Amino acid sequence: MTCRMVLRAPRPRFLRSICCFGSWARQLQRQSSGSVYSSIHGFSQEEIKEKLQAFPGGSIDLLKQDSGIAVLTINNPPRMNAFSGAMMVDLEEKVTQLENWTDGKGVIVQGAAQTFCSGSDLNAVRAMSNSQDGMKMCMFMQNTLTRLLRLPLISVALVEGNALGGGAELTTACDFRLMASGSVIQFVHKHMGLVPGWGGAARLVTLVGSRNALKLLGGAVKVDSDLGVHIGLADGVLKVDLDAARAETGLQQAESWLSQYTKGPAPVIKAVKKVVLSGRELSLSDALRTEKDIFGTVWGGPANLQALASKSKHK
Ligand SMILES: CCCC(=O)SCCNC(=O)CCNC(=O)[C@H](O)C(C)(C)COP(=O)(O)OP(=O)(O)OC[C@H]1O[C@@H](n2cnc3c(N)ncnc32)[C@H](O)[C@@H]1OP(=O)(O)O
Repeated sequence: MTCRMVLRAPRPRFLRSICCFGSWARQLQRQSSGSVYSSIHGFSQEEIKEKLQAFPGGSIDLLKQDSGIAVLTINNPPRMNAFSGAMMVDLEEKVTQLENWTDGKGVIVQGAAQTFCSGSDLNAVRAMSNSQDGMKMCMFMQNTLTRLLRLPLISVALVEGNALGGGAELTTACDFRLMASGSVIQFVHKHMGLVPGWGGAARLVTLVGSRNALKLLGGAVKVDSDLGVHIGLADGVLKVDLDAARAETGLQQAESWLSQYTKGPAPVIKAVKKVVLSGRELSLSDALRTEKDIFGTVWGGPANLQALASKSKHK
């Protein structure tokens, strides 16, 4: 059966190329493979990057650790970690570095100074309020956040303080969300006369279903950790220990939570993420073929041979 017979509706170039040219495993290795928009959509990544660089401030910091878990920090405390234009460009560069991180297994996305992110820097938003620039910024951020979600790494958003607007959207570009008690995820877009534009609405629907998504967006609902867990937006609540000397930081708790899923060799963990990603994004037939290709990358590999030689039991 040809690829075209399987498809019911036109799909993004990324998925078509997987279907028509084979292994997604290979595709995922290629830089920018997960982007949604390219020149065929009249989009120039370089042109918008130049415009975004005109709005400086803050940084995105990447720490790759020997454990195979990286920490990506949204760092702009004077503006509650709002995204300046330069930070949007920085995020894209850090995602590229993570795509190429051979030994990586997981990534934690956090905000600096105990708060997550208050969305777009409103000063940049005001200066770019013409619709053409707004659309280009939105396409740029959709590309970057889609690539973040498609990384061959297991990703966790560590939400402390507020995740507002684009900050709420960023949390949905991770595989999991852990919320500290007292933290809030809020899609405040309606109050700004907006809807999500960084892909947050589409991802929210897949996470919590269309009815809950409609409530969260239509009511600009403040999602605390209890509500987050109840509707399936949050995967865990971080403990706050009042004895500061004994307390684990949110980051330490998030690292230990994530490490239960990242034990083992990087190629195997990457393969786990890839089979789940293909199951999430592809038609069943394409996902099965992709799973077969990914299986081929670990079958007979060092971890597989070692497990066979040690006659491991799974008691
Ligand atoms: C497609 C993307 C759509 C978007 O993301 S639109 C942006 C959505 N985000 C917002 O509207 C956030 C607006 N900010 C707030 O609600 C509050 O500042 C917030 C985050 C609850 C914190 O409140 P407080 O703890 O009372 O602190 P505060 O208001 O005094 O803020 C401290 C300083 O941070 C600044 N700030 C906060 N969020 C910002 C933003 N998004 N862009 C630019 N600056 C921002 C705020 O202006 C203040 O600065 P300053 O001390 O007055 O110079």
